[in-house]
Amino acid sequence: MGSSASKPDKNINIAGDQNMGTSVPKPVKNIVLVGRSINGIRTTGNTILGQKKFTSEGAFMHSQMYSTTTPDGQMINVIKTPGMFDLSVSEDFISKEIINCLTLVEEGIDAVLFVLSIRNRISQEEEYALNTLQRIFGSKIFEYMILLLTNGEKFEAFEFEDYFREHCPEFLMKVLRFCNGRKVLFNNMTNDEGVKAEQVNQIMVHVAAISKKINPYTNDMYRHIKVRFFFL
Ligand SMILES: Nc1nc2c(ncn2[C@@H]2O[C@H](COP(=O)(O)OP(=O)(O)OP(=O)(O)O)[C@@H](O)[C@H]2O)c(=O)[nH]1
Repeated sequence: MGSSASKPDKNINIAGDQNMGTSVPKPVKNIVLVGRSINGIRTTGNTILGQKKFTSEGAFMHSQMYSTTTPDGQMINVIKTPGMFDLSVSEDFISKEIINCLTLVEEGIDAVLFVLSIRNRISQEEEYALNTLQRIFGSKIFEYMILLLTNGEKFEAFEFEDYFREHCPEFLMKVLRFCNGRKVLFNNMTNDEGVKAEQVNQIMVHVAAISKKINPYTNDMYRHIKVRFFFL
């Protein structure tokens, strides 16, 4: 993992439950940002963190992880993968990087944010990113995936829904089907703290729903999928 990857000291955050007068441990949520570079992975990571932690230094080579705690006490580890789904990057490199990611968070990945930009044209590379994710992780990965669209300032919330109903490119519809409808519109340029908090909250609502249905995606799962794939 990149030198900037820092493992948090504790994987359980103790959040006070004010009503009960007791402390309730909240398991940390591990979220991975994937996609092609240029779509805003780094900026999205920083918006979630509320700080400019992810920099471009060394970011091309390795995943980086930083942590934050939401106002309601939920600790989140945010892992930014390098722009590893560009056509020029070998699958071998991606596989190694993914194993690195899974090693960073022993308790497993709770959600994968597939980052696309509403402004950039969908290209062959976006298709490649999706196919590569599926090939490497197996289709199981879609059960953890949330579609996150940057450049969200382009739409009001109601226009966003209209966009999906009426003008959405087929590729986005496909991704959305894979994600079981989970999507978040993200404006990384806003200075409104309320909007920022609400955007992160929307992600966390999806993450909570995923965690209710399935256990985190772990290194063991990955190995099983690889072994099965090898013997097919
Ligand atoms: N207007 C607008 N610009 C955005 C938004 N999100 C990201 N950007 C811009 O898009 C550009 C690419 O974003 P990055 O986060 O640097 O992209 P990346 O995918 O991490 O790619 P690399 O930096 O090459 O690793 C930057 O100039 C960002 O400021 C957004 O929501 N709205």
